[in-house]
Amino acid sequence: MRDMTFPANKSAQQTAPALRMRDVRLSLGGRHVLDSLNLCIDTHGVTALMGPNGTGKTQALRLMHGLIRPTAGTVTWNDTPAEAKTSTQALVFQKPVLLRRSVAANIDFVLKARRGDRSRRDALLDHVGLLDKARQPARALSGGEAQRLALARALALDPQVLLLDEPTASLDPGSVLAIERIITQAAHQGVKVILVTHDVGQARRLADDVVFLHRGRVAEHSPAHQFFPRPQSAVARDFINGRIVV
Ligand SMILES: Nc1ncnc2c1ncn2[C@@H]1O[C@H](COP(=O)(O)OP(=O)(O)OP(=O)(O)O)[C@@H](O)[C@H]1O
Repeated sequence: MRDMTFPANKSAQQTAPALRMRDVRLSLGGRHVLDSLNLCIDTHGVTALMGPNGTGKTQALRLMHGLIRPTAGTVTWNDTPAEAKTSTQALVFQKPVLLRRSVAANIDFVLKARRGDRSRRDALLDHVGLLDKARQPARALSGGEAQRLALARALALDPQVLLLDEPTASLDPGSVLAIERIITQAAHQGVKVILVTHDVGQARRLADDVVFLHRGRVAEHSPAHQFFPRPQSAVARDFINGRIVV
């Protein structure tokens, strides 16, 4: 796996936009999944979005990416509604859907759609350690390899913002570290990363700040260096200490 700079990544070289969620409510199936959610996320670094199962992290990511609209309230990136910003962002799902084509063709598809430089494909695959599998069917990749391909595909979009939903769930420690390295490098290149993770160790390793969601609201938003040693909310404290939070 080779380090890589993103010379074609012009948008990420600009300052990434800041996220504002104001008085957001999201109702699904007659239930308020998110309610009175207010959040400001800075333009730099890695933000970890944490919280117990079912607390609304995935739905919050979908709102941030403009895939869905809030029932009430606003979600904006530098005052532009999230649904108008999707071309400068990439979202990688927990179980990425890959095209029924080769590994290389999955990247080509994105580069072509973006009128990008196809020669970047090999550099991207090398960056995620998949160059030797370029001709293999993408759907035959292991879980960790599929996640790395999904990340390469997302980076091929030259995103200013990378939204990641549990990118290392159920991967072995080596695969986790490989993916964390890709995430760290993207952040160092100026890509804003918002990462949903249940892995406290991972959040400690990667995050600059932590948003802790509980029952559809922000229970706490703190710099990582404060959050882990001195969480302000009882729910975050219990979560970090491995106690069950519902
Ligand atoms: N289409 C839907 N209709 C009704 N409820 C839904 C729908 N989609 C999600 N929900 C509910 O919204 C809540 C939040 O779901 P979400 O997937 O955002 O949680 P999460 O914090 O990401 O959970 P996990 O950590 O388990 O992945 C859950 O209670 C879920 O059951």
